[in-house]
Amino acid sequence: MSKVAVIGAGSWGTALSIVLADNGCEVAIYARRQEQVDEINHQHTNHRYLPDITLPANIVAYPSYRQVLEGAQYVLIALPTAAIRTALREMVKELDHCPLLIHSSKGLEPDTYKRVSEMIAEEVPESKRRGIVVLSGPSHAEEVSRRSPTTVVVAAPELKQAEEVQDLFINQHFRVYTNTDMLGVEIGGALKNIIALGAGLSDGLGYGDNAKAALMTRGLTEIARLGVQMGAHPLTFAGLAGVGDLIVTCTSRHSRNWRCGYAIGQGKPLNEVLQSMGMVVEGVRTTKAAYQIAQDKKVEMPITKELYHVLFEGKSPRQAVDDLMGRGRTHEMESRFFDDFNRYF
Ligand SMILES: NC(=O)c1ccc[n+]([C@@H]2O[C@H](COP(=O)([O-])OP(=O)(O)OC[C@H]3O[C@@H](n4cnc5c(N)ncnc54)[C@H](O)[C@@H]3O)[C@@H](O)[C@H]2O)c1
Ligand SMILES: O=P(O)(O)OC[C@H](O)CO
Repeated sequence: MSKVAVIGAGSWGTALSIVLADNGCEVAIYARRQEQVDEINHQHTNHRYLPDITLPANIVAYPSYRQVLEGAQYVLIALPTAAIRTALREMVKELDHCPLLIHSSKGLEPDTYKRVSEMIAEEVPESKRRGIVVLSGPSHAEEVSRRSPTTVVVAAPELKQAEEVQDLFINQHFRVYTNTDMLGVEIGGALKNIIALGAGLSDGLGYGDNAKAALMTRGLTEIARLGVQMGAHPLTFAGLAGVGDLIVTCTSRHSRNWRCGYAIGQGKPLNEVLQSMGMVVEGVRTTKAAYQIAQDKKVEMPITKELYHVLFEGKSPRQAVDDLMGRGRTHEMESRFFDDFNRYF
């Protein structure tokens, strides 16, 4: 029986713990607050994050990294991206062996704009990690915890390690695919949150399905444009971590990013919205990061740019939509994309 240490007792860490527990793993989950540890261990619930869900008894919570990590063959990181580097620094002090590290967070580090796997590679010495794998795709914790059919993708530069994680998670309700394009999977997962904010904002303004379909389609184009420029495989964005996650996040009532965008579209100030959510909304910081990366790399990302102006410079959302609609004429198919496709095929 494998032991998995799960770092992060929020919605996603808990939902993935249920998948692992269903698969017979011993799951040790790290929670910072003693009352949450007690709730998980004695009531078998995590009410704040997954109301009405009963947790399997083989999920045990601990308030210390040492206890969680002891003997774990796998460490699953399910934290808000902004908390990961600090958490890794604490965790690594207590790590005395060499597990496979899996992360499932969808964002870029504030200020450095690094991917999560890059942070892990910097903070966890090679002697303390067997490899790094990302798990991503269209998957809301609320549905995974109810064992509703879900598909995800796990990616690692070494296919064998992705397959090992596929074996760990796959079951009748949770179908896992593999990919070796870790960069593309991380970029797709992080940047779809920007477009989901935009889709929520459009709905909040009262625009219709045409507007949302436009945002999703052209949003995917700009995600792929940046991703390919950074070195991703173009077809990754046609997969679960690309269009798949974009669909679920832009259309689901569960999405925190969509809900945040919706409230802003309805005229609520960003700070007020974030405070009232009580859960992480990765797309806000990721908008800033992607905007800066696009500027540095001279990649055109019009939706991201307008959203950046709305979120951080007080631009009116309606004006942002008008400016997007009034852009110069362009061809749908970019010759640059054809060049990139030719490089791969
Ligand atoms: N919720 C989902 O449906 C879902 C699905 C796929 C991916 N994700 C991604 O998973 C990541 C985590 O999201 P979530 O939904 O679980 O967030 P959440 O807000 O539900 O929970 C975050 C948890 O992290 C804990 N935490 C914060 N800082 C910490 C620190 N320094 N050390 C230890 N614990 C800390 C919080 O106490 C909380 O328990 C995000 O990147 C998100 O995009 C979420
Ligand atoms: O609720 P969101 O918007 O953070 O999205 C959660 C997942 O990333 C959906 O796949």
